[in-house]
Amino acid sequence: MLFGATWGRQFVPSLRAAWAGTARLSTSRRVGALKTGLVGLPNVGKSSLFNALLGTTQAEAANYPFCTIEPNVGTVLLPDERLDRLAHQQQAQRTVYTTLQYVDIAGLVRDASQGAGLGNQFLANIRECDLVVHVVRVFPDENVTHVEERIDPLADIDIIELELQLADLGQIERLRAKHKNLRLKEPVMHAAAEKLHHGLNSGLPASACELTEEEVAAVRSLGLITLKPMIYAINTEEDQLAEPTGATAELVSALAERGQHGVLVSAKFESELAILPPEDRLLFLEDLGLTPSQTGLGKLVRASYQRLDLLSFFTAGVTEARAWSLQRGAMAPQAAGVIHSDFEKHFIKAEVIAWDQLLEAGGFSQARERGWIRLEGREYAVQDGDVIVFKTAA
Ligand SMILES: Nc1ncnc2c1ncn2[C@@H]1O[C@H](COP(=O)(O)OP(=O)(O)OP(=O)(O)O)[C@@H](O)[C@H]1O
Ligand SMILES: [Mg+2]
Repeated sequence: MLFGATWGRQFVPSLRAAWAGTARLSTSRRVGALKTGLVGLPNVGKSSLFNALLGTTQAEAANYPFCTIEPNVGTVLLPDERLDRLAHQQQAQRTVYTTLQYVDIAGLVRDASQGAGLGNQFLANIRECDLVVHVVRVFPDENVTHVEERIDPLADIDIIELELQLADLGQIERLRAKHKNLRLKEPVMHAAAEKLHHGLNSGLPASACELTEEEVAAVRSLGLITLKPMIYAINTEEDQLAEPTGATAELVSALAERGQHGVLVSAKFESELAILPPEDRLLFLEDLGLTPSQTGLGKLVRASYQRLDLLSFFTAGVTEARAWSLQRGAMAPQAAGVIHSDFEKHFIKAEVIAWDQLLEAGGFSQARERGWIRLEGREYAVQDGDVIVFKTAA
């Protein structure tokens, strides 16, 4: 045992791991399996990107629009070098990374809300996502059909955003039609629905409809897509990844001017790369003068994490080294609650050390001797990279 029994029950990774994975989320600060939905026009590379992220060929990716009909769902590990190093130091028997779930759906077209293409009913899969990745085609390959028969990423973005807004407007209209006396029964929801109806009808995304926090919570169950955080995945040629030029660079700056964040990916190339053995992958990248961190996938996963305003904290022992996701700004008891809801209720204290300090010290006991392990209480805001041992009452 690392710590004295007088502290009562404490987190033992091996015993708690199985529970923690299924722990129910009871506060908004808790973070379970986060879902990211891929949206975009048909044939822009959504399924290729999905395959690249998963390192599989699970989703059919081919050069014809509406290749995907049934949604593909897969789980991606968030690689974390800090965790690898902690696991090595602790000689942990296993390493458990945090995960993100990705959902790949059929392409949307202009007038999808009126039933064009495959319609927009499959957006239901995106409503339950926490983050939306909008895949935009910049790659010029003329052998790959573009449904609008031209390459114009900003115009494509406008088509998709309008369709997402119309889908949200449909949700609000259904709500208003279903609950005639919403004003009396659910005044906050009613106020939110009125603002959204007006805003979406004037061409604004739900995120620009100036909802209060309370109103956002009241309409959460509707899963409004334009209320979710969004990232653009700019699907380009592989030689544009390190230093974009031409149309790719223009799109990056146009998005930045709109205050939007774009991540460069090369979906076809990265999906081919992802299924190579790791040694070949590195050689392949070297040939192109790229490092693994310059590929789009790593950047996209990190950007997703940032956009969701998450941080990682770690638990590390002989049986398991594990990364956990937590909403930035959350306090130590809430971090304990991510592992198990009982831990939040019975939280006493947390022993905390930054991951790099623990590595520098050479282990927990050496860190303790140097006085580097801090005792933190309920008011401690957990920092990215903290290694924590929770003390909880039995
Ligand atoms: N960066 C790229 N450069 C060149 N070709 C690409 C690139 N990304 C994807 N492609 C090609 O585009 C075609 C369409 O890709 P994919 O099937 O992934 O699109 P999709 O968005 O999932 O389409 P759908 O909506 O029809 O399911 C495939 O032939 C794929 O190899
Ligand atoms: Mg597809």
